[in-house]
Amino acid sequence: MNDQLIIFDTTLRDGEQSPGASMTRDEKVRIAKVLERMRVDVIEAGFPVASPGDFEAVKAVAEAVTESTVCGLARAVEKDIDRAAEAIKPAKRGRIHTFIATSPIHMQHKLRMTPEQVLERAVQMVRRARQYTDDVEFSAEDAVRSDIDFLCRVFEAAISAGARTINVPDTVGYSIPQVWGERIKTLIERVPNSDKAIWSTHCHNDLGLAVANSLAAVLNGARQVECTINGLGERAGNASLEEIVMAVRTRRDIFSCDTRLDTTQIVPASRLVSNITGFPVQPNKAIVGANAFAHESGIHQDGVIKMRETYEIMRAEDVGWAANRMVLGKHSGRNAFKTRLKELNIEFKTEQELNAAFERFKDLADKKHEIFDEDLQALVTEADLEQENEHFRLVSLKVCSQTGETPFANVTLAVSGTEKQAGAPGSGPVDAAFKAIDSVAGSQGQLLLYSVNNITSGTDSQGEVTVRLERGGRIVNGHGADTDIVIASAKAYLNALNKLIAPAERTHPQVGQPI
Ligand SMILES: CC(=O)SCCNC(=O)CCNC(=O)[C@H](O)C(C)(C)COP(=O)(O)OP(=O)(O)OC[C@H]1O[C@@H](n2cnc3c(N)ncnc32)[C@H](O)[C@@H]1OP(=O)(O)O
Ligand SMILES: CC(C)C(=O)C(=O)O
Ligand SMILES: [Mg+2]
Repeated sequence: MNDQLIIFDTTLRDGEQSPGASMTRDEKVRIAKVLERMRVDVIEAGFPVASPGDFEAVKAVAEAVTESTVCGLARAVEKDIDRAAEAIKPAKRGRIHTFIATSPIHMQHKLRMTPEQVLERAVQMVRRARQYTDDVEFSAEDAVRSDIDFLCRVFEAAISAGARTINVPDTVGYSIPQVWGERIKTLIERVPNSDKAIWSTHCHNDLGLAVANSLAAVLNGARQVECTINGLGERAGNASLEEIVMAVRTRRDIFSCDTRLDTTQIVPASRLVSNITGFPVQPNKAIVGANAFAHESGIHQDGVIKMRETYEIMRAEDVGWAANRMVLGKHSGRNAFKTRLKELNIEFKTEQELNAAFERFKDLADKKHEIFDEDLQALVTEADLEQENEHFRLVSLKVCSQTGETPFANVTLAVSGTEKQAGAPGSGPVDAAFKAIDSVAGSQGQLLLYSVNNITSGTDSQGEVTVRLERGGRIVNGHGADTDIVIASAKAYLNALNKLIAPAERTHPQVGQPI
């Protein structure tokens, strides 16, 4: 039987370190539930000492998830370990992940510690973490630029102190596959008690090699891979979960291990992370990009019609793309709607929520011929957004835009239930709509990002808009979808404004302040 490859997902921690990708507690719980359904082994839910908001988020994930291990990150610092322990306490299976840098440049210039001090601190903090849980992971940050002899000493000491997982990170994405594989092999061979721990790898994508390096590590004995949905993460991102999992599964002839994952959850997870963070998935992204299983050229189409395997090494439905993607329209009934949602693993808590979603589906089907899975996902995200504390709600929007004329928008908003109206000109229809909203809401938020993506192809597609606003150091993302992109933009803007005025539960991981 093949070894198990443990999948450690860090979308909610390292993924969140991606500038602009910070998530609220509830968003983290929603993603964690999908990861759990996917049978991800370990979910790193955050960095509890970073802020009260992140502490609460890790705790909420620990309460909500029962099947996966829930992990909190901690520096090799007592208060970090204690805080992480407190946050993961409700978890059925909880892990503390503590780390300290071992490279000369990090030890000398960042930590201002000698190698002996670093080694001693690592041991002390692994021991401290073990007082709270048997499941302790230790990482040597910047292992890629660390001296191999020193690294061996630190890892041996960490295992003796009780670390069950030893993680070897390429923190700065500097390695290349052959070298990274060799490094893992050398460490496993040279660390005397290496058989007492699971060896793990954590690769960044600065040279676009995070997945290749992770796979090289697996081929050389690593049995845990740290990765994120859509490759989200610090700078150029982390190794992408979907690519690693599908590479190992598709090339069983090469890898002597496999994961426990239900890969059909991959596409729903990818869409959810993209929706929540506002980071679109590029169409040609492996596995989860819109074109990943699309064939345009005649010779390929001919081959696929004759025998799918001529041009497809994986089945689209195995990663969560629907086999038949064009089923619903305005003549579809509640049963078909419900069945398709079930296939997409979208659940409603109450019959009332389902009915509301069905109504929105019918409204959309009136505007758009075919309703694709992506439309359904957006529809459900919209419902979630509506459930969030809505101080401002869009009642109506009228925009006049004509060649040679200045666009003008009239908006009616319900502000805590009371309707208010305003009109404003703008440089374009979206600008006019935002200005009209501003004159009712008086937002004073600064627009950091505005992006529109079509959810599916065709001019009748829904536009999905992400708006990022900043006010007083607080950054929020708003989302909206509609077949009319000006209305989608207004919805996204209002969603961001509602979040700006909500209590500060969102955290900025890099400054550790509630924002
Ligand atoms: C490679 C990675 O991804 S590491 C994780 C990166 N993620 C984050 O940093 C997000 C969360 N971070 C935060 O919220 C904050 O940085 C906090 C709460 C952890 C610390 O905040 P502050 O106390 O204000 O410290 P600040 O961020 O300015 O500097 C980091 C301090 O931690 C020290 N430090 C960094 N890593 C470690 C470590 N692994 N173990 C022990 N100390 C460490 C630094 O040397 C520095 O110490 P100094 O203040 O004595 O010089
Ligand atoms: C905390 C560690 C594992 C990390 O994220 C890195 O080194 O990149
Ligand atoms: Mg990292």
